Amino acid sequence: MITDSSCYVIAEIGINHNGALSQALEMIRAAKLAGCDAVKFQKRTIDVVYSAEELARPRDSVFGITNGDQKNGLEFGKDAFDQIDALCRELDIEWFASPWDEGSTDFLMAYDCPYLKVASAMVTDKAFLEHCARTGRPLLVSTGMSDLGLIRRVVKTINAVGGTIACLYHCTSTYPTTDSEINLRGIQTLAKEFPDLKIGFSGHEKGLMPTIAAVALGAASVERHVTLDRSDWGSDQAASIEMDELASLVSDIRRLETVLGDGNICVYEDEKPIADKLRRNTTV
Ligand SMILES: C=C(OP(=O)(O)O)C(=O)O
Repeated sequence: MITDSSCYVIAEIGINHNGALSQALEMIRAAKLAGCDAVKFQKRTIDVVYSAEELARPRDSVFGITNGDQKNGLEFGKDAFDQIDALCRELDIEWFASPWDEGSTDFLMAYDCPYLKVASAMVTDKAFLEHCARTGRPLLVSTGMSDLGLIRRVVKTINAVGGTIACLYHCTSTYPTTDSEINLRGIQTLAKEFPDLKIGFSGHEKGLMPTIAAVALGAASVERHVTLDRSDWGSDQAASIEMDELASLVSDIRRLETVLGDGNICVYEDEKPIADKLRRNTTV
């Protein structure tokens, strides 16, 4: 769960399993080994989320010859999510997903997950936001492609129907995000604007440093897309980190949490013999 004491690290598997459950299960095991708090997936009802026209568009993939063949091929159903749920329980790692339509929200509510994630793409859909909020499940809400006015309206919409926002994520929805558009100080802006909410960072940049810096700036949770192999096919692979990088990220975040300390200025016991040795006079 997201707490005040330690950054909640989410490995966003998303659709980087490329439709293969065995790959998804391997990614969960790797995320657990890396020390993540949670793994995350996406859930769509394909013919609700995409128009018939979009689905009919030609697109060659391992699943067939249309865009719809690929979208359907990437989607996991109940059997797959049952196995994901069972493995996460066995490994003791939390899991949840971002629904992209109301039916997918209801589908996910059959599982005892700690959160529903609201993707940046979904925050302008009032009926969807209200549907998610009314489930009573705490929401993790991402804010890519949004200005402060929109974010205020999103928070208000969720609050108005009694929803709970467990974390609001600063985010830029480009893949990969260029450094000049990451704008980590947005985390502080959101913290000032919403003092009662925990603020996180959902990153799509290359490398690890910005995400670690986000924690230094107060992110209570971070989310990164992960992959077994960045050169694999798929739209999210290029903006993802591989599992050894994920392990480094978690380890650096845990070190950072120690390094940040509590802010009290004091003389450490380990410094005292050094002071005795180095200070000629103690007259001040
Ligand atoms: C796209 C998603 O998230 P974000 O907007 O944080 O990238 C998601 O959670 O599915």
